[in-house]
Amino acid sequence: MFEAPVISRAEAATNEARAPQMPLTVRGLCLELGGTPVLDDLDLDLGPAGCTMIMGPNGAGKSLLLKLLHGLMAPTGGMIDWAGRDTAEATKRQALVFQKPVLLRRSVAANIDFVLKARGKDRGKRDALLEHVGLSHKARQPARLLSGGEAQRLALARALASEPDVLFLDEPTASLDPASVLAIEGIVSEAKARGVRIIFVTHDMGQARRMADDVVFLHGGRVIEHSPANAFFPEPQTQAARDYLNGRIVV
Ligand SMILES: Nc1ncnc2c1ncn2[C@@H]1O[C@H](COP(=O)(O)OP(=O)(O)OP(=O)(O)O)[C@@H](O)[C@H]1O
Repeated sequence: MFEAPVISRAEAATNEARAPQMPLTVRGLCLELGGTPVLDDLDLDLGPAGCTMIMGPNGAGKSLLLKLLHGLMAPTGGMIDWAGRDTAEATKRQALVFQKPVLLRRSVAANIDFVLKARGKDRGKRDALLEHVGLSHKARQPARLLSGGEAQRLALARALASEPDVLFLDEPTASLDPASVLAIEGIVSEAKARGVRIIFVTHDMGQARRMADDVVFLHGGRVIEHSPANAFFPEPQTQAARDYLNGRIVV
């Protein structure tokens, strides 16, 4: 099984000290699709560092919220502020990994080269990135022949190639086996230790408990609860969050 390389605490601390800070302020965010409100007057404040888990039942609006925060869709109302930058400016410093990896029909190495070139990054970083995600031995293979777990590791390497300040993850391990899940979590944790801000959507309770510093609980297109992870899991403050955590259907 591939395990992400561990970096020393000293290295993590140094990197963290260098990391750009991207706190997020959202006010009155609204999104209507086909005349139906799917995000409704949503307020959110996220600190500059750590891993925020966005949780909530199917259809709560989690994926749409990520797309708005990353600038893939425009809200119908409200304001998104990334440390004084609007979404159009902030998106250049962000990357998003979807549940289904989005890869080019080229070799594994060419997938990384494409991002490094497009983002004006050092092309010499490709080999280190592939090694980091355990894909050096597959560099010349067509990306389409990778397994699900390998493809997702390549998608993460592509995201990290752009040296994002903020990494969005939308259920990146939903269809992976337990070893692949842990491999992805290791890569994400290492990025966090280097100061990358992680905003992560998952339904996997174990993953949320392992990874989250804080939890945003969405329901019906609104933030119902936002708490530190060590408070949210043992003592959710709302009935909706309690029902969700207990596996009861939330209507
Ligand atoms: N393009 C669209 N047009 C109309 N409605 C949409 C569109 N995309 C999403 N929706 C609706 O918006 C709501 C929120 O969708 P979203 O994908 O954000 O949910 P989610 O919380 O990520 O759910 P899941 O956990 O099932 O992935 C859902 O009711 C969905 O049907």
